[in-house]
Amino acid sequence: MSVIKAAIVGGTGYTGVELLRLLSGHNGVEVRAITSRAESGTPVAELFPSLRGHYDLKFTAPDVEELAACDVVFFATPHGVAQAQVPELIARGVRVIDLSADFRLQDIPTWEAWYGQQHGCPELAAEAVYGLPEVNRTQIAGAQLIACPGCYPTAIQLGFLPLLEAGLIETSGLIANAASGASGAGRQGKTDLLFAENNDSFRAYAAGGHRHLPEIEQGLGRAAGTPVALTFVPHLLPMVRGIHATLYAKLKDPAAAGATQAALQSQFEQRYASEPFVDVMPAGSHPQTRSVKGTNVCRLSVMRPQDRDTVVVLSVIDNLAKGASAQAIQNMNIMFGLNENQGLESPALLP
Ligand SMILES: NC(=O)C1=CN([C@@H]2O[C@H](COP(=O)(O)OP(=O)(O)OC[C@H]3O[C@@H](n4cnc5c(N)ncnc54)[C@H](OP(=O)(O)O)[C@@H]3O)[C@@H](O)[C@H]2O)C=CC1
Ligand SMILES: CC(=O)N[C@@H](CCC(=O)OP(=O)(O)O)C(=O)O
Repeated sequence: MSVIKAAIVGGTGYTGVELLRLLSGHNGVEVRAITSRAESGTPVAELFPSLRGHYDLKFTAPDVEELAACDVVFFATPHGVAQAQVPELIARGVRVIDLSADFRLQDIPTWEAWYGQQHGCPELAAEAVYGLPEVNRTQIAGAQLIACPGCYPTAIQLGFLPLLEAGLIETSGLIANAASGASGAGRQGKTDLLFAENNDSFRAYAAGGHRHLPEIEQGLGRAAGTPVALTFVPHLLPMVRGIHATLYAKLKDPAAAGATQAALQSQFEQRYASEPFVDVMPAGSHPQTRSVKGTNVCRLSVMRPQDRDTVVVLSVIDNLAKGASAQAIQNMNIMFGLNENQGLESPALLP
């Protein structure tokens, strides 16, 4: 197949520049346009010296003709932006991968309640495919519009899926304690993300309700075949990248043969045996965020402490990679019939 022509809307943000970094190592794609309203005219390599020698492009203001001339457009923009621009691109046959939350929720009143604005194109939200390849690979292959999952939703859904699909746990009383690096909040200045406010400290936020809750419950409900109830508490970690989710669920039948530690381990290993980017670690492991830094990998570990009735799952991803830009590229590879791993094979940076 010929080289895919790609554009990125929102190229100065963290997920936009992560797309550029990853696509610089993908020989099936040429980035033709990268937009920023604030930096229009600035060479990409001037704003991001790490990309010197990789891109000759300049940022441009978003222009529908320039975007429509591409095969695929990534939206790495705040919510509300894609839904205004995507309908025309879709009508012109362009494939769109949206990293924002605009098309993730099927229930539009729920989206409007959590995002505090009217949805611009509910009809496209109904058509969009939720871009979690471990669940929707076949639909992704035939999709024109992908709603890339959020970062917390990716880590949390991948951790709970094997248990819910196998009917091993109660569907109410699920708990997710998750912590993210500060890049999860984007690149725009915010006082509570200043080094002096955030470093050497740890705190929860949005414990009373975070907008990722309905997205996670939507995905888990589909896996369980029935609505689920989750308590989700996000935390802010004084580091740049990474999400660590600690998940808790009650076993339906602690005495069942499928509920032993060995059976749970085997359940996870079988569920993800053919998944290139989900790594089930040996029993007793404690996955670290740095083991996935810059990669599309989710590392998981499952345990049943003291053989009591609670299952604990540990799940780590890089919020900018499997939680956003690398997963977006995984979706693109599937949509265009490429090797799913293309451009995504480098291991994490250590230390
Ligand atoms: N950071 C993360 O870990 C994750 C983020 N996401 C989602 O991905 C999206 C991007 O996030 P992130 O990269 O962190 O965001 P940033 O705030 O870092 O960057 C946003 C980008 O969008 C551009 N932009 C803002 N408003 C508009 C507009 N109205 N029209 C066109 N471009 C616009 C900005 O450039 P300019 O203003 O110059 O045009 C900038 O390049 C968000 O929806 C976020 O929720 C999803 C998963 C993880
Ligand atoms: C640390 C931090 O602030 N994280 C962000 C997660 C952002 C994100 O994932 O964006 P989406 O809403 O597009 O999924 C937050 O909690 O709002």
